Amino acid sequence: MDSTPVGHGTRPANDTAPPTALTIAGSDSGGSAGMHADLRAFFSCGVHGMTAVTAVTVQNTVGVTDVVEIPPETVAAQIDSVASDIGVHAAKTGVLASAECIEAVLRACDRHGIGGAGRTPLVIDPVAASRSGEPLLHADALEALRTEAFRRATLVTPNLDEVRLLTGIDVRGREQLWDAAKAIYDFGPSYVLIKSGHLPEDSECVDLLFDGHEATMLPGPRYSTAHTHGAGDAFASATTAALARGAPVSRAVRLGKRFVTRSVEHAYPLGDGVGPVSTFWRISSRSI
Ligand SMILES: Nc1ncnc2c1ncn2[C@@H]1O[C@H](COP(=O)(O)OP(=O)(O)OP(=O)(O)O)[C@@H](O)[C@H]1O
Ligand SMILES: Cc1ncc(COP(=O)(O)O)c(N)n1
Repeated sequence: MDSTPVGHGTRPANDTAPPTALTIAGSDSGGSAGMHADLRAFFSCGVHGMTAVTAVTVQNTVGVTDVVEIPPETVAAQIDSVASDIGVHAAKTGVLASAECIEAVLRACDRHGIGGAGRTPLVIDPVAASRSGEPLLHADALEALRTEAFRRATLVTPNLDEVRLLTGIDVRGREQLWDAAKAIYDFGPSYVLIKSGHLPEDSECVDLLFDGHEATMLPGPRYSTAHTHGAGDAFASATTAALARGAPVSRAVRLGKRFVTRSVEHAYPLGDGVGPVSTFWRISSRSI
């Protein structure tokens, strides 16, 4: 492990302690997306997962019927609590709900050296809505993401709907991914990863990574499945786990892409709606 945790985690680590990753995200009562998916992905990638819950969603495979926001000071207190005691090797955000929540999260991250050049890696997955279309972010929070949050991010991972909301660019084909990446990069993150799951006419799922100079295509098969709930979370959290283990960003993103591709391959039906990707494909065939 080459990255150094902050807070008390800078103590020499016990040899048996795994790297740690923090997800700052919403819960999903259906267990498919949000911090539930993140924790499973962290676990599958051999990383100790920690949480700062931003919102409790009442959610199943059909949709989201309620969102209860956690007070911003409680979100910040969760970050302070784990960062000061355990230490954080890498962090990721999911649902950030409101501009107030974003401000509180960024202040807490600043206190613990999370995000920004040369500090603990911070992955921002700018979740704006659920897969079934219910909003998970207030409109004024988009501006806080663009102007305050992204410039502290090691990596920002929007899907194509989030690209449209954040930049106005309506990506209709692979050739526009670069324009989208450049527009997001202009908000200040170190790297941008544009996810292409929402290009259903494309026979493959080719995502694009941009570091400000070079654009790298990340090819992958497109599986014919309706069950992709939590795919975006799986990608960002597996990438965060790889960063926590000390991988450089481009390698971490490749590992994240491999992880999510296998997770979609092993997706399963559940309930009456959209089932989850399998964030435990690595271990599900083993018995206790
Ligand atoms: N049918 C599929 N087959 C293989 N990979 C897929 C498929 N759908 C999405 N992916 C991959 O999953 C990752 C998440 O992509 P997507 O664009 O769906 O993000 P998202 O909208 O944030 O996810 P979600 O499906 O959770 O809403 C990307 O790497 C994408 O290429
Ligand atoms: C708590 C929470 N976080 C994130 C998502 C997005 O995931 P998806 O796009 O698969 O619905 C979600 N539905 N719920």
